[in-house]
Amino acid sequence: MERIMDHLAHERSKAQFSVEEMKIIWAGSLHAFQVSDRIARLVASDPGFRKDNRAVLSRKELFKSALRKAAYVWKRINELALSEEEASWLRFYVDELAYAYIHWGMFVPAIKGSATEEQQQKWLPLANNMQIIGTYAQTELGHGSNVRGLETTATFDQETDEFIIHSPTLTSSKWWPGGLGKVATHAVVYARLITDGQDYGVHGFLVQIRSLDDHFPLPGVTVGDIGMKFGSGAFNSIDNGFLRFNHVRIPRNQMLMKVSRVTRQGKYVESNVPKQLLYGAMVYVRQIIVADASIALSRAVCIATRYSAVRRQFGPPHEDENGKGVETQVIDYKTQQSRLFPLLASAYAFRFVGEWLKWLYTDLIQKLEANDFSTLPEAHACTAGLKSLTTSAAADGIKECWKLCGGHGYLSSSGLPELYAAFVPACTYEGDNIVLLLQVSRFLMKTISQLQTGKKPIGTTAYMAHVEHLIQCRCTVQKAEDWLNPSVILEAFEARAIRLSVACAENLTKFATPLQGFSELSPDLVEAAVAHCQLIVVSKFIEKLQQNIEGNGVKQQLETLCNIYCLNLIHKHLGDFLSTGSISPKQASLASDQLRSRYSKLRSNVIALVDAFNYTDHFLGSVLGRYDGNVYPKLYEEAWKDPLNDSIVPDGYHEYIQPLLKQQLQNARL
Ligand SMILES: CC/C=C\C/C=C\C/C=C\C/C=C\CCCCC(=O)SCCNC(=O)CCNC(=O)[C@H](O)C(C)(C)COP(=O)(O)OP(=O)(O)OC[C@H]1O[C@@H](n2cnc3c(N)ncnc32)[C@H](O)[C@@H]1OP(=O)(O)O
Ligand SMILES: Cc1cc2nc3c(=O)[nH]c(=O)nc-3n(C[C@H](O)[C@H](O)[C@H](O)COP(=O)(O)OP(=O)(O)OC[C@H]3O[C@@H](n4cnc5c(N)ncnc54)[C@H](O)[C@@H]3O)c2cc1C
Repeated sequence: MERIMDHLAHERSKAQFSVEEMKIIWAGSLHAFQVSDRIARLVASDPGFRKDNRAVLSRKELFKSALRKAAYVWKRINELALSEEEASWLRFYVDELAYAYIHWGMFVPAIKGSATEEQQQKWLPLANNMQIIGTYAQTELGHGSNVRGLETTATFDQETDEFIIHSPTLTSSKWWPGGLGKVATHAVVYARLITDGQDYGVHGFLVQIRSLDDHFPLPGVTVGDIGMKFGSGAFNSIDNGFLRFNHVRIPRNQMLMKVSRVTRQGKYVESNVPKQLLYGAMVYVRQIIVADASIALSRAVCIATRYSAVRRQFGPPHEDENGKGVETQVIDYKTQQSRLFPLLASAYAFRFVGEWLKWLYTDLIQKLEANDFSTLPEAHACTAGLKSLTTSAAADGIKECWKLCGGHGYLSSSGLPELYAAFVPACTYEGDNIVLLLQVSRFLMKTISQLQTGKKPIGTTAYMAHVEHLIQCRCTVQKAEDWLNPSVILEAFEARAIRLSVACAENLTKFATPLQGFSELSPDLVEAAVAHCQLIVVSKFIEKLQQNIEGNGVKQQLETLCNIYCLNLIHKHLGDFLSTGSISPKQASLASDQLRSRYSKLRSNVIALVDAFNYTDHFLGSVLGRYDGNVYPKLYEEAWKDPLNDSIVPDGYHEYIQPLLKQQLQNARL
């Protein structure tokens, strides 16, 4: 036991940089670090937030435990008079998915984004004080990605000044909204607005669905839970629900009227803001999900890295600090490094691009407030594309981390199966990842077609202004070290991205209609979108390094991580880079040489680099990822806690095992 604890301490002593300074870089600022650190400790030390083994709880126990914790979170927020920032850290570290995620993450933002000032004044205090609990009811049984295809209707009745909300078909039943099944009292419901016999498309409506007295559904409302989901703990603590309306009436002023409104006379009036603002809550959440992807991936990487330093297999006998013969740490296998270190680099890359995206979103909101809608298409493309890129990579990365831990990774007590099960739906919710990439490609094709009209591309597409150069430039790498030059990397990624996009644009012209072309070429368009999004991540990592980064050795570590992130992408997408002529086969081989050398450079720092995430053992929830590396005794201890070990002889022995054994013994004696 002592030996293993000493082992991670030895790993930490090898770090060539200041972990404390890196913690601040990871958190984003000294202030963010201090607040999150304080709240993380507060949660970890409060028995009310203890994490029992969720995998062994029944659905009802799990759900009730999540309700208890959510209520306790609210109590502590009020008792401690936490600020909004502190409260969201508290919810984050409690790490139990519950209705509150949708209430705060979607219901409240939908009201803020789509309701008029007057409506906000009425509804926000109720929501902010949790006098009502809300959900976001957009998806239907028959329609998820295709929001324009939603079937629920909201028909204006001029006589009573009300909307009649109705589910005309089974497929129009709302299906999936979190917190809807058993908890929410209200919902922002997306429905087709019909007035004067005309269908004006999908709009948002605030609908009360349960009584605030006895929690029963209101007349005309049928509501329930959609059933168990993948993974034993994970999302099963949330009541994703179904909801059907039978001519439910709501006052006219419960239509969210910032984008458009219906007058007392039933006239549909558009405002001067683009209708896409109705989708504003999705832009907001997608931006948060990018940050969440870096968190989820970094958790998995932290577990796999610490465990890889503890775990020993094969190898020439080494001597430990006490001169005792030991096997090789699995982290020293080059295959382990080539699977693990790019994930560590991706966690940092996603963190920085998430930080930038938060800035982009804040900037968008400021512009919208000043009636400047010019950056909305780019914000939509960036949030959609980066949500897709980072969640797909993080979900794959978490799965890889569990395999990197061998058999023990498959145990619930490793924390990895639940982390995976809880995160993998991020590839689907808030927009299916492929559908979102197709949105990005549409934006890219539009930008390319506008180049011919002389319109200057801005923001993340600014590189497209150099299309003529990027289409024909040659990569200048001659030796492996040249790959450490950020401008060389950037140009290779820009050339690959633009060449894939331009090829798509040219191919699209060969089809009878753009629609047909988009449909036939969609796999190529998705690849072009991925290349563009990867370029954004690469360029934001490089920009981060150009900032003033303090702390002994911190910048050097980030440079190595950035090199690994970029070179590993080249390695993984070599087909693109070679087929577009962005690099040559010789340069590809030099990139691989450089990548190997970066792994060696990083090796002695990896434990300190995952320590910089500053995750408490409580938050990590993993025996394999414990800070002290005391893995084996704790695995043994956890095994004893399994309900099957409550009794020596299992329940069922007398009914099923004993008779079988007896019968077989008798048969043998005959
Ligand atoms: C709550 C969680 C909080 C925090 C998260 C943190 C941790 C996570 C932990 C737990 C998570 C818990 C719960 C998860 C919650 C999940 C909630 C949901 O899933 S809600 C449902 C989300 N649904 C979708 O995302 C549907 C996806 N589909 C769409 O977005 C759209 O329909 C579409 C595919 C973009 C539309 O395509 P279509 O071609 O039909 O487009 P339209 O005609 O509608 O649009 C025309 C025009 O508008 C542009 N546009 C589309 N969307 C947007 C937008 N959001 N903003 C701005 N502009 C948009 C589009 O590109 C077109 O532009 P044009 O080409 O004409 O210029
Ligand atoms: C855990 C979880 C929580 C959720 N929470 C909520 C919530 O709170 N509120 C809410 O309203 N919704 C919620 N959802 C629903 C979620 O937003 C939808 O599942 C999502 O938008 C995808 O839609 P879909 O399920 O209909 O998939 P589909 O659109 O049916 O996708 C199925 C397949 O078809 C492909 N596909 C679809 N369209 C195209 C296309 N045009 N081109 C190419 N391929 C295409 C997709 O790539 C996918 O492979 C949640 C979902 C999950 C899993």
